[in-house]
Amino acid sequence: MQGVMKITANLLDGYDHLFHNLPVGVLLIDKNDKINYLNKVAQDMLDVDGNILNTSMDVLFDHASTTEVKQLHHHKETHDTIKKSGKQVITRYSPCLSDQGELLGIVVLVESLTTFHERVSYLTNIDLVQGVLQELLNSHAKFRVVLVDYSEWLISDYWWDELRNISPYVDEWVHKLAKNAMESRREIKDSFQDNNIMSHHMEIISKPIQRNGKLIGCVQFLNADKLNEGEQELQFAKKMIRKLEKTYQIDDIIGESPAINIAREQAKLYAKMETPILIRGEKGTGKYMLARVIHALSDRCSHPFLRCNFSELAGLNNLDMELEYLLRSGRNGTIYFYINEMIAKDKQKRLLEFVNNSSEIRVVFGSSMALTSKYWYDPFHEMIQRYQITLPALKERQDDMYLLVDTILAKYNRQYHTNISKVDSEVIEYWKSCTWHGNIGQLEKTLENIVLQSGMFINVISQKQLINDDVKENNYQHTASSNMTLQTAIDQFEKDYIMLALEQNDYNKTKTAKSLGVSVRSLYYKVDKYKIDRGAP
Ligand SMILES: Nc1ncnc2c1ncn2[C@@H]1O[C@H](COP(=O)(O)OP(=O)(O)OP(=O)(O)O)[C@@H](O)[C@H]1O
Repeated sequence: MQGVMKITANLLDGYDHLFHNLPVGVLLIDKNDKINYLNKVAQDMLDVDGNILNTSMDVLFDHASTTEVKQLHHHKETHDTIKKSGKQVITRYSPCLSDQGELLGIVVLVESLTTFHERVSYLTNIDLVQGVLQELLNSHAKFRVVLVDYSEWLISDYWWDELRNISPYVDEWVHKLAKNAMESRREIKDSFQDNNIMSHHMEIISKPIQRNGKLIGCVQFLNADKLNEGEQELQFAKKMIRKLEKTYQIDDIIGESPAINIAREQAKLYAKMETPILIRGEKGTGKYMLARVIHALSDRCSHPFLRCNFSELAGLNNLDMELEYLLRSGRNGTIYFYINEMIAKDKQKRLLEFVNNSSEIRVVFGSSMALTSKYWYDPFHEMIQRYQITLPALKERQDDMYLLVDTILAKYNRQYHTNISKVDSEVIEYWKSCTWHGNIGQLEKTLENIVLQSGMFINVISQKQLINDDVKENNYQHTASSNMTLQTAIDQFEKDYIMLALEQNDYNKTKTAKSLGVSVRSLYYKVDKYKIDRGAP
């Protein structure tokens, strides 16, 4: 008491007017909680006069924090309610200690909540934030904000009602989504379909909130629809179709050679990007399969995967309508455009526009053509060339032959209920020396034929089973088989010769026909006859 009196006397001596003009209320409290001094601002704020001196703090506030500050000797900032007016104030209690650490009294600074708020809103954008939050609350958006400790901070009307209407089990799922979004610090979009009732569908978007790199919480938006019966059936059918659709996974890509390992790594990387990419490689090297893997690895995997051959599009008069249709049916998914022949430049222009403006669909191109720039519309050519994956031809990955043969054989054993244990190494070594124009696709076809023809009767595939196989026919240059008729040999030669000419002329049919000295019509006939470059089935 005496100590405080001393401070008061020293402090106030000559400076009384300064204390009275401070923008905050100042009170000095002695060890017995008696008010020893209060400045003018404090008097006005607390609606008291000088007579209050030497009375207890209890007169001013309910539960003032003086006892705690006295015991612990630490500062405390809190808000108190003025007994007389019921108004809230911001209070800061500071212990006043002697040099020996003995408590002399407490200094209390008081500020009205309104002044405090005014100051905060002047220094920050708090008003704007509050306005936006209020707008959000008034809007139809259904959302909630949870803080890092998972406590709910802001929530729109009917959020939980809406969820529980759909299923009683969703609470856990929604909390888990918030947790995942905060832990990964990434936006998570997930949907929930009540399969039993099939009448509701909902989607939750969970976005982590960070400020200056610090995680504050997470906002979750709810999108819920009550579906009508037609939509229900459609949703159900779409789901079933997607399940039935063959999906490839990254492990389905067989091979350990460096080129295939690189292609696999590129696929993983490009799957996370949205830019168009081009997969190159000879026929049957797995371009379509890789495109499916990229789709399966991407965030679009639960949406459709479409395939479209350019040759079909190029012939269309109404390209716009066709593209519109593709966009509608492939929304949010991936489309695989297979470039199997040149297309007119105006159509390339239109396709470029389509790719650039259709963020809802991801485009993957595939081609076994040379794609020499001079025949293409520059910006289109640039776009498709920017991100590329090149798949090696089978002859460039001979070391994978054993692995591929084993895997393909196992697949056909399963499919045709046969029990062939292996392919003789002599056969595999022979196959390694062959030129496989159709690459893995052709290897599959060869093995399938053998399994279908001899599968029930053999345990090991040996030279004997090769008598009529495709590869022998395709590789007449390696083994001129006496079993091949002259006509077959001539046809084979003609087919290979045309394929070579097409490749050398960038698949331009007019130029190829000219170089071969035949009419374009007759070239089309041959191309059709030998099923050259028809694109994928
Ligand atoms: N790395 C691989 N591992 C296992 N199977 C493969 C691999 N690559 C391709 N295949 C198989 O080979 C066959 C041909 O593959 P795909 O159709 O993807 O080739 P493509 O390059 O798109 O052919 P095209 O150019 O004729 O359209 C498919 O049955 C596919 O499953």
